[in-house]
Amino acid sequence: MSSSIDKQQPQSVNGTEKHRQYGAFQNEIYREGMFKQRLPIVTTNPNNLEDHAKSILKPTAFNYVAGGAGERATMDANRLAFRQWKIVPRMLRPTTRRDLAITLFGEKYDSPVLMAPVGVQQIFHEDKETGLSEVCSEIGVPYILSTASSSSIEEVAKSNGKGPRWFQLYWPQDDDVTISLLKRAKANGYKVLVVTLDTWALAWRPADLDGGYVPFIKGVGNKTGFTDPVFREKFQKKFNATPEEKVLEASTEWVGDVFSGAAHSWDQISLLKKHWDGPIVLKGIQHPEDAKLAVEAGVDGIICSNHGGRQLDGAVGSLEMLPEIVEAVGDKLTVLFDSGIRTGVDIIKALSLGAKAVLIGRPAIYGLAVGGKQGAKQVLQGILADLDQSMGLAGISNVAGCNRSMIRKVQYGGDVKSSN
Ligand SMILES: Cc1cc2nc3c(=O)[nH]c(=O)nc-3n(C[C@H](O)[C@H](O)[C@H](O)COP(=O)(O)O)c2cc1C
Ligand SMILES: O=C(O)C(=O)c1ccccc1
Repeated sequence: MSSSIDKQQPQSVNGTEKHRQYGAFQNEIYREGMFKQRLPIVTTNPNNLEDHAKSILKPTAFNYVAGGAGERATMDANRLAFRQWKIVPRMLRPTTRRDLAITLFGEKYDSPVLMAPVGVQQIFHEDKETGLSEVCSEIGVPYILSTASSSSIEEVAKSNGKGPRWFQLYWPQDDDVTISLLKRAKANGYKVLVVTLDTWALAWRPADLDGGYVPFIKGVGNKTGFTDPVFREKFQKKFNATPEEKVLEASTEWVGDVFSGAAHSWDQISLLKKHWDGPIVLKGIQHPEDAKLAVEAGVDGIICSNHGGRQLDGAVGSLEMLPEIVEAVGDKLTVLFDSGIRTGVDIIKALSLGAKAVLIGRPAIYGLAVGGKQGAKQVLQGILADLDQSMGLAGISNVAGCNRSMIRKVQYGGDVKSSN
C-alpha cells in the first residue's frame, strides 16, 4: 500500500501543477490521517455528504439546497440515469500520469469540472460566494456566479482574482437592467455568459412551501440587483428610496423582474448577442430540438441540465438526453452537462457521452455548509482526485480518452442510494 502511494507522488510529470495537485490529493488525505491524525473536514463519501450537511444547517437552508421539485422523481431519475451506464476498463496502458485539462471556447482550463451557479450562498455559510470563488481559483475550477447571489459581481471578481469565472444570467424582463448586468460582468472579467432558461418561475417545491421559505422575498440573494446602478436608479425614481431603505419593496421589484413567470423567446437571444461579445451558453436544454434551435440562434454552447431536478418534476433524467443532444448538434456548438453528478466515474460517463465539461452543484454547497470555503474546496478537490484516479484505473489518460468505447448501457439499474 505505502509503496504504491510513494510511487503515485507525481514528481516530474507532463501535466500542470493543478493536475499534480488533483492526483496527489488522495495521498495527502491518507498521510494527514496517518501521521497527523487530521481527517478530512467533510466526509469523502458522496452518499453521506447530504446527511453531513443536514447535521449542521438550519432545516430551512438544508431543505432549500437538498430539495427538489414535486416528489423528487427527476432527482431520482438523474441518479438512475448514471446507474444505467457502466465503464469498461482497459489495462496495461500508460495512464500513470493523467491530464485533466480541457479547452472551451478557445480558453484552456485545468479542470473539466466547473462550479455550477448556485444562488444565495450566504444561507449556507458566511464564506458565501466570495469564499467559494476564492478557493475555486486556488484549484483551477471555473466559478460560475449566479444572478441570484448574496455577493456582488464586483466582490466576486475580487475574491476570484486571476481564477476563471463565468456569469450566469437570470434574464430580467427589463432590457435596461439586462444590459447593465452584462456590462458589469464584462467589465469584471467574467469570460462566458450562461443564460438559464429553465427557471423563469420557481417550480412547486414542497419542502420550501411547507417551511414557508424562499430567501429572496426578504432580500437575501438579491445583491446583484441591489448593487446594479440601473436597477437602483429606476427604484429610486419609483419609490423615492434606495433598495436598502425599502428592502421588501425592492425585493418584490427585483424578483418580479427576474422571476416574473414570463419566459423569453428564441428571437430575443439576439439582444444578448448584441450586448455580450464573448461566448454565450444556454443552460437547461433537454430536448434535442431545442439543441438545434440553439445552433440556429447562433450561441456557442448549451448545458444539458434539468437544474438538478429542482424545476420540472417528472422530467427525464438529464444524462438520458445527453447522447441525443450531442448527436443533434454535432460539432456546431459545445455541449456541457449537469444534474446528478456525485463522483469521478459520473464525470467519466458524462464526458464519454460527449459533454466537454460538467458542472457540480449540491456537493460543493454541502462542503461549504460543513466547513466553509475549505470544506467546499475539499469536496471539489476530492471529486477531481476521484476523477483522476478513476480515469487511471479505467485506462484513460486524458479527457479526450473519455469516449463511447469506454462505456456500455446496461439493463440492471440499482439503488438510488447505497451505503459504504
Ligand atoms: C441551492 C441551489 C441553488 C441554485 N441556484 C441556481 C441559480 O441561481 N442559477 C442557476 O442557473 N442554477 C441554479 N441551481 C442549479 C445548479 O446550477 C445546477 O444546475 C444543479 O445544482 C446541478 O445539479 P446537482 O446539484 O445535482 O449537481 C441551483 C441549485 C441549487 C442546489
Ligand atoms: O433555487 C434554485 O434552483 C434557483 O435557481 C434559484 C432561484 C432563485 C434564487 C436563488 C436560486
